[in-house]
Amino acid sequence: QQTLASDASKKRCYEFLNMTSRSFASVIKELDDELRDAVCLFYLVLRGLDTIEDDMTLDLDRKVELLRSFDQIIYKKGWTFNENGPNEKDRALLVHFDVIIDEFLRLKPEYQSVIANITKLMGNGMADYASGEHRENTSVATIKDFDLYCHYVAGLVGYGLSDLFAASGLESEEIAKDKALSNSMGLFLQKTNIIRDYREDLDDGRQFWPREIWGKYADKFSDFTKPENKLKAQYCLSNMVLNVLDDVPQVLTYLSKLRNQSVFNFCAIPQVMAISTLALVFNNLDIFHHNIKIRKGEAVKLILDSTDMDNVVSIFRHYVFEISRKNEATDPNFMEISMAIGRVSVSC
Ligand SMILES: CC(C)(C)CN1C(=O)[C@@H](CC(=O)N[C@@H](CC(=O)O)C(=O)O)O[C@H](c2cccc3ccccc23)c2cc(Cl)ccc21
Repeated sequence: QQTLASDASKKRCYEFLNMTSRSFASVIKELDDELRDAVCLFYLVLRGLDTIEDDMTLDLDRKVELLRSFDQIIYKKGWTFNENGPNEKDRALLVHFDVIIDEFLRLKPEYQSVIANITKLMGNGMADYASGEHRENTSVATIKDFDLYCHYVAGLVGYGLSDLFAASGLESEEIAKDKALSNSMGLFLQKTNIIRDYREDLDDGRQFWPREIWGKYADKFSDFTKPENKLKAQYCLSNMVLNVLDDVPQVLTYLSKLRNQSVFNFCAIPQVMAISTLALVFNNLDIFHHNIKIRKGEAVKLILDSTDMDNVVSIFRHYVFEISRKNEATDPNFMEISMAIGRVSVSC
C-alpha cells in the first residue's frame, strides 16, 4: 500500500529526473506503468555514479572506493553524500540520495537486481579506467580502449535496459540475450556525444577520442583548434564519424525487435537524435570551436516522427544520405565512409 511518505519520495525522484535530464525525463515518463519507475530509478542511480566519476575534486582513492561500492550503497537506507565539489552540476542528487534509495528499495526484487548488477559492472569499469594507465591525462589510447570505455559508461546501460524490458514482460527475453545489439545502442549514443563534445571536453581537460585515430592527423589533441590544421581536423573528424557508423546496422536491428510502443519510443528517440547529430557534425569544423546542437524545431519533429520502424528507417536514410552528400573525394576516408554508408543502406 502506498503511504503518504512513499508518494512524497516518489514525487521527489521525478523532480530529480526533471532536474537532471531536460527533455529525456518526459520520454521516461511516457513508459508503461510496469517499467516507468524502474527506468527512472535506473537513470538516477546512473546519474549518481556519473556524478562521482565526473567529480575532479575527489581524491582518487576516495573516488575508486565509492565507484566500486556503489552497488552496495544503493541498498543503504539514509545514505547521502556531500563531499562533492560545490560546482558539481548533479550535487543535489547525491546530497538527497537517501530519497532515491528509498524508492529503489520499493522496486520489485528483479528490477533491483538488474540495476545493482549493472551498477557493479559500471562502477568497477569506471574505477579501473580512473586508476589505470589513463590516469595521467585521462586519455583513450586505442580504438579497443575507446570501445571498452564506451561499453562501461553506455553499453552496460543497454544491457540493463534490455534486462528490465525482458523482466517486465513487455518485451521478449530475446531482446536481453543479444548483448552485441544492446551494446551498440549505447555505443552509438555515447560515441556521437563524444564527437559532439570535443570542445567542451578539451576545455575541461578531458579527451575521449582514441589516440589511434587522432594521432594519424596531429601531434597534440588540441592541434585541431588551430586554423592552419583545418584540413587535418576535417579528416580526423570524418575518421571518427566512420568509426561510429559501424554501430548503425545493429541499432536498427535492435529497434526492429521491439514490440511495446512505449519502449520503442523510449529507445528510438535518442537514436534518431544521435543520427541527426552525427550528420550535423560530419565535416563541420565548428565542433572544434564550440558546442553545436541540432535545432529545437528539428528535435521536436524527430520526436514526433519516431513512433514506428518505417519512420525511423526513413529518418536514418535521410541523415545517412546527408552524410554521403557531404563526403568529399579528397578526404582519405572517403572510400571507407562510402562503404560504411553502403552497409547501412542495405541494413535498413
Ligand atoms: C551515456 C548514455 C548514452 C547511456 C546516457 N543516456 C542518454 O543519452 C539517454 C538520452 C539522454 O539522456 N539525452 C539527453 C541529451 C544528451 O545528453 O545529449 C537529454 O537530456 O535529452 O538515452 C539513453 C538510452 C535511452 C534508450 C535506450 C538506450 C539503450 C542503450 C543505452 C542507452 C539508452 C540513456 C538511458 C539511461 Cl537509463 C541512462 C542514460 C542514457
